[in-house]
Amino acid sequence: MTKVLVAGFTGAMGQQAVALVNQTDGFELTAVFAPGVTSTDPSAYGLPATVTVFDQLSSITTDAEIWVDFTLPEAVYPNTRFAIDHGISPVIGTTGLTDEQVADLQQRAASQHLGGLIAPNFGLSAVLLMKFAQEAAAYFPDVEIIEMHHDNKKDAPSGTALNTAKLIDAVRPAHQQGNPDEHETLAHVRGGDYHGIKIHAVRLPGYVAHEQVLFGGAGEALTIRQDSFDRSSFMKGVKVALQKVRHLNELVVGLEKVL
Ligand SMILES: NC(=O)C1=CN([C@@H]2O[C@H](COP(=O)(O)OP(=O)(O)OC[C@H]3O[C@@H](n4cnc5c(N)ncnc54)[C@H](OP(=O)(O)O)[C@@H]3O)[C@@H](O)[C@H]2O)C=CC1
Ligand SMILES: O=C(O)C1=N[C@H](C(=O)O)C[C@H](O)C1
Repeated sequence: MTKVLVAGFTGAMGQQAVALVNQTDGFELTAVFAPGVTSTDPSAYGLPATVTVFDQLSSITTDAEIWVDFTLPEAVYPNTRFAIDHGISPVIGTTGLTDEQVADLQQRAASQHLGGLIAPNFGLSAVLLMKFAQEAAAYFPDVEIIEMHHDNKKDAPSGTALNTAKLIDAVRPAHQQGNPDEHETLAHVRGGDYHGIKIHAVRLPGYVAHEQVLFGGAGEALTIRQDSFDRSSFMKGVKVALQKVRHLNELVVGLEKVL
């Protein structure tokens, strides 16, 4: 049995991750972590007595071999660092790690000879969207991204949209996009800017997680879209990550690295 700790277990994704671990042969939930819990009695959350509930990072002592993280952008770096420093393989779904933080965590994992995975999106449709968008950007360098999420989402832009922009930026030819004399008569109306790629974030009730990448060319346009209608869409990817992460020997970014 591979023992798993779920950080952020009371959240929308954490609850799904707990259910997944409980349903997956060969894996056992050994601990959970969320700072806002009012009780550390596992039965209060419908968990068996064998599961230890933690409400502080510094108090965690565990035999977990895998750390699944669906928490908050401000918590994910200290959490992942804690996991790596304790020899626990991280499976990180939380968004918001900076490039510098990822590099630092990769170095720490390497010095521990530990594998791990950071996935901006565990949904297959989103992974494919990012791949196709990068392919298209070589031919259509004029591009904007629209991401649409539920209105409880705390971070913007989404990790997926930012990662899409980075992938596009890595391949698209350098050029001037849009009118150089453009000016906003309503602040921020043109969206966020990642190296000249505009990102627009929509937050509405009823939505879960959706992204469109719009390419424009002379007399034509290409739109690539993915929709996660339900958080179950992420669980197939998390399951693959659980099954593969202990076989990795470095901290990798992107679900496609283990598919
Ligand atoms: N990679 C992917 O495929 C996906 C990634 N995500 C990402 O996962 C993250 C969580 O999303 P979601 O579940 O919707 O968020 P929620 O707000 O529903 O849950 C957040 C969880 O994090 C916990 N938490 C808050 N602060 C800390 C902390 N300092 N240390 C540890 N845990 C903490 C909360 O506990 P408490 O209530 O006690 O504060 C809660 O359990 C986001 O970054 C989101 O973007 C979401 C969907 C898919
Ligand atoms: O907060 C969410 O819900 C999601 N977060 C991830 C992101 O920021 O990209 C993945 C997915 O979009 C759902």
